[in-house]
Formats: sequence, C-alpha cells, structure tokens
Amino acid sequence: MNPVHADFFAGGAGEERTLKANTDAYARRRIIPRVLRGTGPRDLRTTVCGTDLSMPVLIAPTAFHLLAHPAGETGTAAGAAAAGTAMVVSMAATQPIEQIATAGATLWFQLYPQPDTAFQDALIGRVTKAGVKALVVTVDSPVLGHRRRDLRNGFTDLPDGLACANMDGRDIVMDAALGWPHIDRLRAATGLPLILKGILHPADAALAVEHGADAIIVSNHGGRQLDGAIATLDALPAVLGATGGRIPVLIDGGIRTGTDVLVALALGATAVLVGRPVIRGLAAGGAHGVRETLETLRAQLDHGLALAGAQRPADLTPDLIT
Ligand SMILES: Cc1cc2nc3c(=O)[nH]c(=O)nc-3n(C[C@H](O)[C@H](O)[C@H](O)COP(=O)(O)O)c2cc1C
Ligand SMILES: O=C(O)C(=O)c1ccccc1
Repeated sequence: MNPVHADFFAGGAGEERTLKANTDAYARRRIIPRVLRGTGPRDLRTTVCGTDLSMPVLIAPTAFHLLAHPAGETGTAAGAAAAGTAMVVSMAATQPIEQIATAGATLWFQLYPQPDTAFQDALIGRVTKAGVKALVVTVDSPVLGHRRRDLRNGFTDLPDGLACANMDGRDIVMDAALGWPHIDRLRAATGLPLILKGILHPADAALAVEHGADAIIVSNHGGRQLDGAIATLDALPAVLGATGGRIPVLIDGGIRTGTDVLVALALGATAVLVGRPVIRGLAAGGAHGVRETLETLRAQLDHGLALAGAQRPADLTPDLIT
C-alpha cells in the first residue's frame, strides 16, 4: 500500500494514546476459565437489531476502501457475505451503495448527521431502497480528530478519480452544532433500527435509550477523534449499568483476536465490530483476505469458548474476566 494511505488507515489522533489504550485494555484482562461444562459443539450465532449473524462480529464502518484494494467496499462486503456476518458501510465509502449491495452481504449504513437535511433524507431513502437493514449514526465527530500522520503526509483529500460515492459530489460535513434534536429527527425519519456509534459516557448511553436508539456502539472511533479518551473496554461496564439491558450494547476499538471478542462479550457486549483488521485483510487479499480475517476471528473465538467453558456467547459472564 502507498505509505501515506497506510498511515491514514493505521493512525489515530494526537499522541495516539487512546489508539494504544484500546488494545492495551484487552491485553490487561485475563480469563478465569470454567471446566467440565460440556462446551461442544459451539454455536456462535447472534441476532442484533433483527440482523442474523453467524458470529457476534461485524465489520466497522471505515472510509475509502478503494485506497486499500481495487475491489473496494464491494470486496469487503463479499468477504462479509462469505463469513455470514454484516458490514457497516461508511458514509465515506468510495463505491455506490447499490454496487456494494450486489455482493449479497447484510449491510448497515453509517451516517454523519448532515446539516442539509433534504440531502440527508434523500440519502436515507437511497440506502433503504438499496436494502440496508439499519442506520448507524456516528455521534463522536462534531469536528474531525487531529491526525498528525495525515497532516505530516499532506493527506487531506482522496486522489483524483476517487470520491465518496454516495455523497452526490458533496463533502461530508462534520457539524459541531449537533445535538439530541438531530437524533430525534433521524428517529422520526426512518423505520430502520437506529444505532448510535461513539458513546463512552454512561449519561449519554441513558439519553440514547430515552431518545429511542435501538442499540449503541461503545466507541472512541478507533482512537481517531479525542486522544486521551477512555479505552472502550474500560468504558463498557458503566455504559451497561446505565442502559440496564434495555438495548443491545456493541463495542469496537482494539479487538484483534478471538479472545478479545470473548472478553468483550463476557463483560456484557452483545457483539463487537472490527475496523483496521478488516482493512488489512482487504489490502492483503481483497474479498478473500476479508473472509480470512473474519474466519480467523471466528476460529479463535470458537476455540476460546471451548477452553473457557462456554458453548455459546450467552454463556459468557463477567466472573470469567479479571
Ligand atoms: C481508516 C479508518 C476510517 C474510519 N472511517 C470511519 C467512518 O467513515 N465512519 C465511522 O463512523 N467510523 C470510522 N472509523 C472508525 C471505525 O468505525 C471504528 O470505530 C474503529 O476503527 C474501531 O477500532 P479498530 O480499528 O481498532 O477495530 C474509521 C476507522 C479507521 C481506522
Ligand atoms: O471517520 C474517520 O475516521 C475517517 O477517517 C473519515 C475520513 C474522511 C471522511 C469521513 C471519515
């Protein structure tokens, strides 16, 4: 990959402390396995907001897949389809949603709320018509994070010939005026499940429930927005305390192995999303590479469940983690 693009995918904001904290939080945890619980054969299937998944792992929304591989988002979606999981398509996707949909994966669509609500409504209509099964609204980006690698590299825009293919020639606006009324507006604008991505504070998790969110994603945007923000795994318990089981709580950031998935599930997440590992799979081998990444996570999760004394994700409980 072009090193400038590799930096774009890998990098975080500021000192990259939060980027590192996400993976460190998993490395700090240890599993206290149970034995003699009859763990075979495992069943990893999970349903989230009406979407059936072969395992509790989804593809996080990430920008610009054509920079990673000529198959682009359609290749990523084909990998998701082969693995039986869902892909969250970024608003900054470089291929049209209708093309990505031809790969046959279950798709959710990620949206940065746009001040041009007429355009936003049209985009929601377009992706709904294309068959997406949920809207994921990213709420952690009132402004873009300060990404020093991109600034140093002068990476400010897509190269000629590439564009955000679902934006009708517009730029994505990150809007610091956003508030809960914008969420209420989105809630009224769609019958699709509405999922808020980028929640870290328990008070915001409670507000998300009150404003009709169908699920939330505990996320710090992979350490790309507020450097110094809490690691997502460390934020999870208080968020779960605030939601009290009323809606599913998903998590992303720093998940690199199947045992990381196991830890997140045991601490109460319904499912996880993975960002950079999928981009690396895509860059290395297109749709097959994405599938390989997902199948590796599945095999590791399955193996970990057996060794920790769980037959299915629902058997995992917080007492298994220290
Ligand atoms: C290169 C890159 C681009 C991203 N683009 C988006 C995006 O367009 N929309 C969004 O909501 N999140 C975006 N994210 C954040 C991811 O959805 C996710 O929160 C994060 O990557 C999870 O951390 P992980 O990469 O450690 O798995 C992006 C992340 C990366 C690394
Ligand atoms: O969200 C991101 O992290 C990201 O990298 C991005 C870049 C351009 C447009 C939208 C998102």
